Amino acid sequence: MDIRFEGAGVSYGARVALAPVTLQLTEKRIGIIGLNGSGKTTFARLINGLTKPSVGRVIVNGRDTADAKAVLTDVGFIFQSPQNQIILPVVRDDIAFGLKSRGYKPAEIASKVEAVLQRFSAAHLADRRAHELSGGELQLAALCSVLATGPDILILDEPTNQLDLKNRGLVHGLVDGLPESAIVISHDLELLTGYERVLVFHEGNLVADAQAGEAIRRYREIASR
Ligand SMILES: Nc1ncnc2c1ncn2[C@@H]1O[C@H](COP(=O)(O)OP(=O)(O)OP(=O)(O)O)[C@@H](O)[C@H]1O
Repeated sequence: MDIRFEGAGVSYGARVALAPVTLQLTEKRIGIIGLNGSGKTTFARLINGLTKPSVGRVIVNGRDTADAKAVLTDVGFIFQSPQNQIILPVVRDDIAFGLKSRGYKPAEIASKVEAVLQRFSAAHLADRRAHELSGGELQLAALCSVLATGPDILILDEPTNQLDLKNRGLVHGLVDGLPESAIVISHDLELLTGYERVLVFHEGNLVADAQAGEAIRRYREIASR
């Protein structure tokens, strides 16, 4: 993974959602923390071109996110609410949908769907209706749908939000075990323990870029002000 922010920032009218950031991300696991509204999601959306920079550039694996189509295939994004991410009623069909829209042939789709279900021990969810699933099951289904398409980089926006302790543990284990590079936005600080790089945002500014321990200390300091 090679992500470069070159003075990239985002404004909406007079509101600065993210002040210009210059950095390079190459680590396997990157955490992102900060108070509500501090710019975390804006930063993450710049990486797969869902949000365009108002100034500067973002280059992902050598490609400018201004050409979002190129980047979208490299970067999978799991949104805060997986119920909004799963489009088709049945889990198996939803996993197949992303593959169809990328032009895979039916036989390839079938084998990729089976492979991802096996990979995450999620075969029992394949024929379930998404709206009947628990929060943890939905998170697992969303992960299958996104990873079936083979992105190199995965962005997870608050993956343990709304989960009970058991499902939280399940998702912690899943995220830790991913061979893909992952950028994880989380208020669940335990999830980020041990990350070699954690970015802290505050009021639209990147205010710390450090190992998990140091970054979490800075975040606690900000939160207690
Ligand atoms: N499309 C938009 N139009 C106007 N303002 C926006 C838009 N998207 C984000 N913002 C503003 O930019 C700021 C940063 O938002 P962002 O979603 O990046 O925060 P966040 O740190 O992810 O917050 P949370 O933890 O609450 O999800 C907020 O003040 C938000 O209101």
